[in-house]
Amino acid sequence: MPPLIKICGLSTPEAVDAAIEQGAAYIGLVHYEPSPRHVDLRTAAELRRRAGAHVKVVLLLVNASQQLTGQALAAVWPDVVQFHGTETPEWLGVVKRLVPAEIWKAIGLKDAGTLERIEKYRGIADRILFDAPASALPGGNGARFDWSLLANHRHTIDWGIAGGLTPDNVAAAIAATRAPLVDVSSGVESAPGVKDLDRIAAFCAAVRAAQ
Ligand SMILES: O=C(O)c1ccccc1N[C@@H]1O[C@H](COP(=O)(O)O)[C@@H](O)[C@H]1O
Repeated sequence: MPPLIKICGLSTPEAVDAAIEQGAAYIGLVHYEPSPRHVDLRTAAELRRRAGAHVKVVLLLVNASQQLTGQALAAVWPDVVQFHGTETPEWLGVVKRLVPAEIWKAIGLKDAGTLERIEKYRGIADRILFDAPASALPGGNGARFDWSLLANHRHTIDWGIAGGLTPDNVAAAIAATRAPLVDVSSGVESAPGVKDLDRIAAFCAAVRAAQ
């Protein structure tokens, strides 16, 4: 079975529709002001309504305060909350007890030591999303991590990969990692924050064709 697809950083109804038409299982809405993909909560709620039950909606937050997290969750009612900063397992546990959403934790994968450190999220995070280590932004930089780090790893938490994936390299990433989920943002854009509908289609086709 091909991996599940998440298209992240959507900000228009057209991009939401394209992701659904192309078979994405998840779409991501970034609520993080420094990002070129930031959507305000009104827009996020509108896009969430447009998505309906056709696709699962992931709300991406980065080290958001308790107050902002509460406001964002109440506005968007996401299926998944993706924490993409340095949030602790304790904080994720608090959110998990309060909202009926899956909890994902993005982790910048630097070396084998990172794989040991993620164990603290076991039993709390429903999925670990391996990404490149943070640079200009905590994510969405179009940077890859060393896929070979996952080649022989025995995963104890559901997982997926992100970071620098494109229509051209996603098949190789799947072959190297056997990832059950692939997540793309900047790799399907024509400019930062501007989704390219043809590249969304090409990415989804490449995932479906991957061995
Ligand atoms: O997309 C962003 O701007 C962003 C900002 C802050 C944290 C995470 C962000 N994006 C997520 O990062 C990964 C990898 O993105 P890319 O494909 O390398 O551009 C993905 O989960 C994005 O949703």
